[in-house]
Amino acid sequence: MSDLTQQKCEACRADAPQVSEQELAELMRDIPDWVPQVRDGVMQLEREFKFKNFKLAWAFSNQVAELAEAEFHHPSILLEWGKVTVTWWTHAINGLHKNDFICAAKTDALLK
Ligand SMILES: C[C@H](O)[C@H](O)[C@H]1CNC2=NC(N)=NC(=O)C2=N1
Repeated sequence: MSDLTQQKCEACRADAPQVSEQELAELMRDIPDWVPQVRDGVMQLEREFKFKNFKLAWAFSNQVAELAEAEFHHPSILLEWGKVTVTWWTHAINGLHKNDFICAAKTDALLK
């Protein structure tokens, strides 16, 4: 388990820096199942989680929502039959902050 799961998100400030390319490369090592991608000019972290049915996917979505509230940092959660797509980015800076990596690692930890 990466130490990211032991960390807490900090308050999202508009003047906070986005992660650098070097930080991105280092942090991605802790969340290898996630894909960094740019959508509408905004760098995001995305991962698809597969489940046997809708009910299990729905339950996982609720766990992610609980995590988001606990960290006061919120993802996009797409709930489909047998699949949940979670996307993390920081609205305040239109890009990736350390918070997004902490939350991605904590999202993975929900499956442990
Ligand atoms: C109003 C603003 O959205 C809130 O202060 C918090 C809540 N959750 C958040 N979640 C994410 N992903 N980014 C934010 O900038 C953010 N800001």
